[in-house]
Amino acid sequence: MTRSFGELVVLDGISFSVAPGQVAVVLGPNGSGKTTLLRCVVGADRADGGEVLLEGRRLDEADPWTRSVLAAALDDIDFFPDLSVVEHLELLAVAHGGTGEPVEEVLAELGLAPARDQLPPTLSSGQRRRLALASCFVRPRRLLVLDEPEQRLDVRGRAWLADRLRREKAAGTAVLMASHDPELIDAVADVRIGIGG
Ligand SMILES: Nc1ncnc2c1ncn2[C@@H]1O[C@H](COP(=O)(O)OP(=O)(O)OP(=O)(O)O)[C@@H](O)[C@H]1O
Repeated sequence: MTRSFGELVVLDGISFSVAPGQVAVVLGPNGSGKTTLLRCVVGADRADGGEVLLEGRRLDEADPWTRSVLAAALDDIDFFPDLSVVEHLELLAVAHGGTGEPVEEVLAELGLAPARDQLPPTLSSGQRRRLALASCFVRPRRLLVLDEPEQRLDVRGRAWLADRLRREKAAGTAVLMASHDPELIDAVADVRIGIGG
């Protein structure tokens, strides 16, 4: 995969694969292209060259099949300002035929139950991060893409995250994530993809 912004070559022919039940971690210093890579994988940005295949089939955001196999949390600014926490999760769950995990269970696991009726702009930054992660779990997924999921999680939240990623692996989900957290990486990484630097 390649991606340049004008003269700046950010991704220069990077290629890798992730097997079901594996966690692949993209590693690199600030500005090395981790987010760009993840954005190209999920179709939020368009690579200049290359393709992303899941089980031999090309991922394409416009394809309903892609939406039924791919769940991603890249940032947490992409919420409807006038839908509450629980309404966000219910909307996603319904849109995916209820084939993800039950909304109430995800709310409880992510510690969002007390904030269920709040609108996104009123959430703390950690709660917004948790909502972005929760949005993945109410969806069906065979590939989970996360950009620095440890960001803004407290100590208990980080311990939970490592455990949750182990469960994703056990369920056979392939996980592709960027992280700057050595403890989390040591706990879950099967494949390390180094870029930049
Ligand atoms: N839309 C854009 N237009 C121009 N340059 C961009 C754009 N998006 C990213 N870049 C540049 O591409 C490079 C890689 O950015 P990216 O966000 O992918 O890095 P990163 O590895 O995720 O960094 P961090 O660890 O800080 O999150 C940076 O130099 C950034 O300034």
